Amino acid sequence: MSGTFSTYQGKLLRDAAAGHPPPCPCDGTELEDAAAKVLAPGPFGYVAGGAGSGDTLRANRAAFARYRLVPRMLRKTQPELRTSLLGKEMAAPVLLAPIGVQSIVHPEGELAVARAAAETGVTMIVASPASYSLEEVAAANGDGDRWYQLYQPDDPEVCLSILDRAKRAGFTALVVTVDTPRFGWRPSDLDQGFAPTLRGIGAATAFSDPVFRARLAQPPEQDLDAAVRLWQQMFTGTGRSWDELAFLRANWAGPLLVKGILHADDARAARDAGADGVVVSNHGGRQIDGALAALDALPAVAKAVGDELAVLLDSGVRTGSDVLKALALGADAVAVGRPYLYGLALNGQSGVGHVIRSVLADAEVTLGLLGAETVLDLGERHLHKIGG
Ligand SMILES: Cc1cc2nc3c(=O)[nH]c(=O)nc-3n(C[C@H](O)[C@H](O)[C@H](O)COP(=O)(O)O)c2cc1C
Ligand SMILES: O=C(O)C(=O)c1ccccc1
Repeated sequence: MSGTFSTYQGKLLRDAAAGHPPPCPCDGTELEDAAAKVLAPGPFGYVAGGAGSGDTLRANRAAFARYRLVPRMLRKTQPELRTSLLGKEMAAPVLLAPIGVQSIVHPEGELAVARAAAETGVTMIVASPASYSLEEVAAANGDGDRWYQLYQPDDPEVCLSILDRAKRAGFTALVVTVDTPRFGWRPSDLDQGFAPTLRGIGAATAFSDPVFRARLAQPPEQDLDAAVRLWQQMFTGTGRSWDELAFLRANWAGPLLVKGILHADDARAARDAGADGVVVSNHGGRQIDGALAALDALPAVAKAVGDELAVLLDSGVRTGSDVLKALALGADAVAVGRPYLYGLALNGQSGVGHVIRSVLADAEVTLGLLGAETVLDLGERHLHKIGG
């Protein structure tokens, strides 16, 4: 059994035996503790923290633990992660979830992540509030496949300008996030007074936008506070409705996905608004304390729209087995968030590359051990639900 990604297992073993341990842990669930040792409390709390008491953060992991994988033996497998998503071939059904303000954990931030994504062949979803402009991240990503995540600005001209820039910079899909019209109640940030956005971190794309700049009395370089205020006003706000998606649908020709769906009816609303896919997600437990686990929301969404839309899942994916469990429950692909950011914090581009390769190798090895050939073979028959 030596598929595309599982060769990394052999390399790690040979390297470690020769005295070269991996750049960061191979167990995706250990990365957080390792990152806690290198990050200052403010940035660490910002990344690792959840909303409120952390209930949903824990629920995301607990949901994966409630499903056990059921393997079948002696099936002559050649496991293959390759799949197609939204009409395009993909090396694996695993993407990098959009994470903003990455320079708070490493000076190269999104640039290092973009290089690691290109080098490993996974699709990166670049966040609206990236620390570098979308063009800078695109240049670092080169020939890689990249999607753009949008917090939809309420100024249509600014929105059009950003969509145009994203298209010209080679972003192939648009992911509009609907679960963060404002930040959730995040005790770690509140206790520590940690708010990178107030310092303009994450505003690189807006601040380099000619239409946005034209709205300011003074450029951001001269009056940062006023620029940050306008940026926040424009890109967030709870007064949004499903109607606003029509504008994006009319002005973005490529695939459009809606991120932050936890209810089958919202998945249907996304479909009716012309979306091509949804991301089932509770934003990694950062928005609503007590919201249901993303994995527990997945089956109903997959049942409602799975035949018509691409269904992705994020929130709590840490290991290869987690990837396979989500696929068995009806996801077409998953996105991984914090783990790659911890890799970035621990070891820059090579840390990110290690985290990606580890998840993919683990998923490929485990797929074969389950007795499945491809990710399309996975289904409920591979799952045993504890207590259900
Ligand atoms: C530090 C941090 C910043 C994030 N920023 C964004 C963002 O700008 N846009 C967005 O759609 N999601 C953002 N997310 C949410 C992720 O895309 C994703 O939903 C979540 O991290 C997945 O859960 P996981 O971290 O458990 O894998 C952020 C998450 C973290 C941890
Ligand atoms: O922190 C987040 O989860 C997030 O989505 C975000 C939103 C705006 C700016 C930076 C991060």
